Amino acid sequence: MPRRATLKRLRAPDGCAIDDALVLWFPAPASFTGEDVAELQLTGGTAVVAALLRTLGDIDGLRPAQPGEFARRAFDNGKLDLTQAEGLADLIDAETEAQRRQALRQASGGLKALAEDWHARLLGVLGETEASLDFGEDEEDVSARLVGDQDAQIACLAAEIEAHLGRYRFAERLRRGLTIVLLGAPNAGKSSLVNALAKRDVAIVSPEAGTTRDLIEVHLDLGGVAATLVDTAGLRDNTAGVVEAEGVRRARARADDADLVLFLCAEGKGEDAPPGALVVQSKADLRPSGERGTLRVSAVTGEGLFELETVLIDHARTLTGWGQDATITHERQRSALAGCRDALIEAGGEVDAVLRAESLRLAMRCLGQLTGRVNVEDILDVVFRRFCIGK
Ligand SMILES: Nc1nc2c(ncn2[C@@H]2O[C@H](COP(=O)(O)OP(=O)(O)OP(=O)(O)O)[C@@H](O)[C@H]2O)c(=O)[nH]1
Repeated sequence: MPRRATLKRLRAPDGCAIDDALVLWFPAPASFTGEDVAELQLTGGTAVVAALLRTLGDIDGLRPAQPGEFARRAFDNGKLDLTQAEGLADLIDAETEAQRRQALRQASGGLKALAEDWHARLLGVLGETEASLDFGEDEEDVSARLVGDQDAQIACLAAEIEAHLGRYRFAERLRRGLTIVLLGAPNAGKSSLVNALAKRDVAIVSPEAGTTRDLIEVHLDLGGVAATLVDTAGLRDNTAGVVEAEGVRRARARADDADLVLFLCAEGKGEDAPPGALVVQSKADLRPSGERGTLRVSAVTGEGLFELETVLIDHARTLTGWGQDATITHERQRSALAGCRDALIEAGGEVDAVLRAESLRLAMRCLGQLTGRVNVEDILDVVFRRFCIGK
C-alpha cells in the first residue's frame, strides 16, 4: 500500500526467510527521486543486510546505488534543483544548530525560490526590451519611457542580488566551520587550554617546553557555530630541532589562514601577538594581579574559562553573520550569481536595445547555472560526489 509501513517476512526465491522487515512503498512520482521507490527497514545486523543484498543482487537489473545517486536522480527528475541538492549534502554534514538551520533553509528551496523570482522578473524585462526593438521612430517617447522603467527594474534586481552576495562570506564560514588557531610561547599553557575548552584530554600537557610539535585539532560548538580549535607548537626562534622548527612553521602557516587567532601568554600583555589576534593571559592562578583589560584564564582552577567561551561565541557569531539568514553558501553559487549581477550592470548601462537584450540573456543563463537549469553537466559530478551512499 503506498506510503504505509507494513510488516512483512522477506524471503529468498527458494522460500528461505531472511528477516521480518517494515516495507514502505512510494510509487512514482511522489517519492524522493520521483521514481518508484521501495524502502526496507530491516533488523539491524551485518548478516541480515548481507543476506538481503545477496538476494537482491541476484535479481536482474538491480545493483547497489552509487554515492549521491538518489539525489542525482531526484535532480534529473526535477524534484530538486542544484542549490537544494547542495543544501541537502550540507544538512547531512551539519554538526551544529546554526549549520543545520542554514542547510535546511537551502535544502527546502530558500535560494531556489529567490532564483525563480529573479528569473521571472528578468524574463519580464527581457520581454519588454525585445518589444521595444519593434517600436518605430515615431514612437520614440513610448520607447524612452519603457527604457527608463527597465533601467529601474534592472537596477533593483542587481541591488537585491548584490545584497545576497554581500552576505556570502558569512554563510560560507558557517557552512564549513571556523578555524581558530591557538598561538603562544612554549609552555604558555596552550594544550591545557585546548583540553579545558574541549572538556577532555586531547593534547599532551607537560612541563617540558616544546611538547606539542604537530597541529592538534578539536571540534567545538560555539553557541551553534562549528569551530575547529588548533593547538600548535609553541613559538620560539631557538627551536630544539628540525621537528620542532617544522612545527613552528606549520603553526604560523595555519594562523595565516585562520578565521581567528588566539594568542596565549603566561607573562606580559602579549606584545608578540600577531595583529588582530585575541590576546589571552594564561595561568591566572599564578599571577593574581594580571594585566587589566585582558582576558585571564586558568586551566587549573577554571577561572576565566566561561568568560573566554562567551567571547569566543561572540566572535564566532560575528564572523558568521549571526541572524542574517544568508542564502548563498557555496563558491559555485556565488560565482554564478556574481556573473548574473555583472551582466545586469552591463545591461543597465547599455543604450542599444539589442545589446541590452543580449546582456539580459547572459544574466538569465547565469541564474540557470545557479539552479542547474542550463549548462552544468561538468559540475554535476562535483556536486553529487559529496553525498554518501544511500542518498
Ligand atoms: N598553574 C598553572 N599551570 C598551568 C596552567 N596551564 C598550564 N599549566 C602548566 O604549564 C605547563 C605547560 O602547559 P602546556 O599546556 O603543555 O603548555 P603548551 O603551551 O601547550 O606547551 P608546548 O607544547 O611546549 O608549546 C604544564 O606543566 C601545565 O601543567 C594554568 O592555568 N595554571
